[in-house]
Amino acid sequence: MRRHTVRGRSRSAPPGTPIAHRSVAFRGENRPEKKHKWHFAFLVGLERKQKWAYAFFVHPEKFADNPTGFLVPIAGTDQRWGAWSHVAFVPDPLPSETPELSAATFNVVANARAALAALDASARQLPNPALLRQPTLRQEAQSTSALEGTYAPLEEVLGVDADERPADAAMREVFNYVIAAEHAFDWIEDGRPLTIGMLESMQGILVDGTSADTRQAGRIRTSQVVIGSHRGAQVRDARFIPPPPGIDFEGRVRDCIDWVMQPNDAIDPLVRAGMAHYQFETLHPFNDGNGRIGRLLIVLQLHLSGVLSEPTLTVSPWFEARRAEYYDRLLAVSTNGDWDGWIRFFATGVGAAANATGRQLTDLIRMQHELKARVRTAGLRAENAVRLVDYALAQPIFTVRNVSQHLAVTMPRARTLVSQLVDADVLRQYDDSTYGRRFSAPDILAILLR
Ligand SMILES: Nc1ncnc2c1ncn2[C@@H]1O[C@H](COP(=O)(O)OP(=O)(O)OP(=O)(O)O)[C@@H](O)[C@H]1O
Repeated sequence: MRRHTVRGRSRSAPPGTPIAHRSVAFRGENRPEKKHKWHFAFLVGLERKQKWAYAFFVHPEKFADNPTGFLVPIAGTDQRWGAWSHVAFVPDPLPSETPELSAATFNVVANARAALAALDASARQLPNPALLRQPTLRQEAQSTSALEGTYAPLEEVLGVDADERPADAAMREVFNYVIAAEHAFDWIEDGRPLTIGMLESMQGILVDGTSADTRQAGRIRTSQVVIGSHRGAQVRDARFIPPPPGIDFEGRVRDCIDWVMQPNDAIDPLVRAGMAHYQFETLHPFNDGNGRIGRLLIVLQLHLSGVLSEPTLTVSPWFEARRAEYYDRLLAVSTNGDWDGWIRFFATGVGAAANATGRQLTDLIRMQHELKARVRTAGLRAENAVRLVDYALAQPIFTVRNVSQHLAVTMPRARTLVSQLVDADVLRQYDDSTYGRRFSAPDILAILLR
């Protein structure tokens, strides 16, 4: 989304000077002082605070009765607009109990849990569930990046050779997501906990080689960011201003990750994922990529809590289609403490995503059986012919060289296998790319692209 780092020297008031509300005790370890030395230099007088109440787009009075956080003054100097001053929202640590939710919301949560359980049951039936990880991951990469404003057609994303680094900038950014997510899945499957360091390294991978690959890449941010304002706009045009950087902020990010990792049977795992997503986005730990990492965290959390045994859930298409409401619902938790509206929206989205992913999974499995039947009908007995069908499922567009590498057969053997499957109406030539002639399984591609 259009979110920008406030350029120039930024100063923020210390955590002990909330504008209107209570302060929250700081919990969490401190990081080395040198990173933050310029953040704590400025104390703001009452006069200036009163002026803010009338002058800015983020109206402090909107947050007046909010039970989920408090406002702090921030100020700095922008190269273009000069000195600015404003208020930022600091969310309280997440509660250890379920926020007040309506019966309607609990109902939506229950339906979404049922959809997730059905998806998980289908995934568990697969002899090799990891096979479908790549196509679903690439779909998620494409739509989560589209939400961010980086667009690459899904068909091209599905066609990227995992061993090649895409030359196109948008494609590289989309593919960075695939690498970051794979890294995260491996991390969790190795039984390692989510940590700030792990999230920092994911963010570093995500922005690698993109315009956001600055000195702050792969690190919790040390500058102020604002949400909902275009590049070059004044700070007061922002819709929402996350907390200022510094030790208190880093402690809150750490608390958020600890909260995710702490077992808590008192809150439904889906509700927990929604609460953590709000907190992560509101803290906005990084200069860029918060939305993408936050949406990946949803799937990781559902995987960690055992709701999904395979992290194959594409959540972003649903959120992308409802971007304005997505942002409004997040904002409403900060302005009005509207957990109920956010959790209902979130659970509706995850439930719909689970249904859509489940339908796709069922169709892909059905097609996998059908294509294997075509292979047998064509009299192809070689084990590798069947393995090639599985490969086409995981990587729906590929070259003969890819087949040779992935099935560990010679190039001539790979060529023969591909041509046999073309004759059996399983594969078709896709195009002639710079890397050689590409093939696809059109029936699989059609399911993934619909
Ligand atoms: N009012 C708000 N309060 C908290 N979070 C918000 C608000 N509005 C938007 N967001 C979150 O901020 C994200 C954008 O942050 P950022 O630009 O750092 O992430 P990104 O991954 O680069 O982009 P995107 O999320 O658009 O893909 C949104 O996706 C949404 O999750």
